[in-house]
Amino acid sequence: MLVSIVFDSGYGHTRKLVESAADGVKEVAGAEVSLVAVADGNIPWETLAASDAIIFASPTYNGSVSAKFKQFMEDSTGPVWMKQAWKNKVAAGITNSGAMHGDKMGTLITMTLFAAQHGMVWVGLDLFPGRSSTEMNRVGGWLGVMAQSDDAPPEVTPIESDRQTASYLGKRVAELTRQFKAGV
Ligand SMILES: Cc1cc2nc3c(=O)[nH]c(=O)nc-3n(C[C@H](O)[C@H](O)[C@H](O)COP(=O)(O)O)c2cc1C
Repeated sequence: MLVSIVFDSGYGHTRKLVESAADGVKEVAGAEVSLVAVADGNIPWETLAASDAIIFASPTYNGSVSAKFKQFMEDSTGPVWMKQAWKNKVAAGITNSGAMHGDKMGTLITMTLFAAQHGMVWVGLDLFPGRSSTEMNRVGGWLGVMAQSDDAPPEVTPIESDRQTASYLGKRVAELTRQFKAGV
């Protein structure tokens, strides 16, 4: 089973969440992970077509995905959308922003609509809101991972509980994808 994580991260904070999500995927027996940085330019469309699940991750810029992530979305039209090459693949989303709220919902809704247009099956976050900054899902979202970074470097922020939330989602995606593929 292959889970790809397609991401952008202008300053490295969202990348930390991507690394945590990848660790979560790898906790599931038989699950492999492929990281695709949209800023690298050459999108490996064949790898994505061969993936069983794709997790989308972008910082929240101006209340939505970053411009580079949006470019990836638009670029998928020819090689993917026209053929519905991602139909019935599992999808999920991760975002991170400077403010605690920061209009992150706009980013996750953009990703969810994108996944729906590709015929994908969206997996949200089945975690009650954390009641302190040390608990997972401290931002309290259900549609996907919502994390918050301040101006500190990526080694410091997003904080551990946000990284654990991303790891949790990665594991959940791999587990559910395995069940989905097995028809259970
Ligand atoms: C162009 C731009 C737009 C931003 N817009 C928002 C925003 O709408 N809401 C918010 O809370 N933070 C916003 N931020 C802050 C980033 O979301 C925050 O710094 C985040 O940690 C960046 O993640 P990255 O290092 O993965 O790029 C913005 C930052 C930039 C550069």
